Amino acid sequence: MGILEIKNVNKRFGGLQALGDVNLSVAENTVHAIIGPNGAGKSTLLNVLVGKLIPDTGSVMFDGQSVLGRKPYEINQMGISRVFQTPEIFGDLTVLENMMIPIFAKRDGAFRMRAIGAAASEREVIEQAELMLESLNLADARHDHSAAMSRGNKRRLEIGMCLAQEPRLLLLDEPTAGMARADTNNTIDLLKQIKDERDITIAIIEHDMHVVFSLAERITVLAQGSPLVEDTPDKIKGHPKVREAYLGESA
Ligand SMILES: Nc1ncnc2c1ncn2[C@@H]1O[C@H](COP(=O)(O)OP(=O)(O)OP(=O)(O)O)[C@@H](O)[C@H]1O
Repeated sequence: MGILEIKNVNKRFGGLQALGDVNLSVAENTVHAIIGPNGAGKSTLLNVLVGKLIPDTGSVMFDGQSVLGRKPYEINQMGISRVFQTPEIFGDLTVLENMMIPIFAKRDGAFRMRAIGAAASEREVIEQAELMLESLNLADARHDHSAAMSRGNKRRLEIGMCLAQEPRLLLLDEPTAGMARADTNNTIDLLKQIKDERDITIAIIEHDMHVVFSLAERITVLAQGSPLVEDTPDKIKGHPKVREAYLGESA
């Protein structure tokens, strides 16, 4: 039984079947990649997992509890945290202030933008945020405006902001999209470090096969809304059905 169990999930948009009978089990403390050509249904599936979309049929269980019908913040409180394709940080705030937001939210059970102004007195929160920035190698940038950071560092900060919520399942939506190779490799190293340092399950949607094969222990290939194959990276690499789905090669 995986920490995440997706059973018979279907989702239609009008006449289009975006997800068709998706069955997927993600084992605890593994990195599971979901890959597939454009339009395969990857983002739709992720949106179902975080409560942004409700499937027409099927079930999604996280650690034995249904996520369906819950609001995104409730799913977040269950221990699922998502990193978006475009970094979701507050450009007007410093790196440290950004990092304090999820720590406040975790402590107070609410997102309180105004709390930032009173943050000087919140020694404990600042200390936690600084520790997190150190582990992310962002300590030197803590007083910089986050808008000025490189794309790689923005992503690093955003991943850290998710981790501050202490999720058990981290969902990554193309975490290296638009990055230069050096930033991509730094992000791979960061995710490996995170995986080594904590009990966490990672589900990643990614187009860059270098990232997928560097990180994933299991890979599910989605094509036209349904899982085509699920296997280890070695088996997936030369799989004729996968080549066919991506390249239109005949099997
Ligand atoms: N809100 C929506 N309304 C109508 N159709 C949608 C909606 N969201 C997605 N679709 C369609 O559902 C299908 C699956 O889209 P989805 O974005 O999940 O694919 P994807 O695998 O994430 O693709 P990509 O790799 O390009 O991001 C596509 O045909 C898309 O056009």
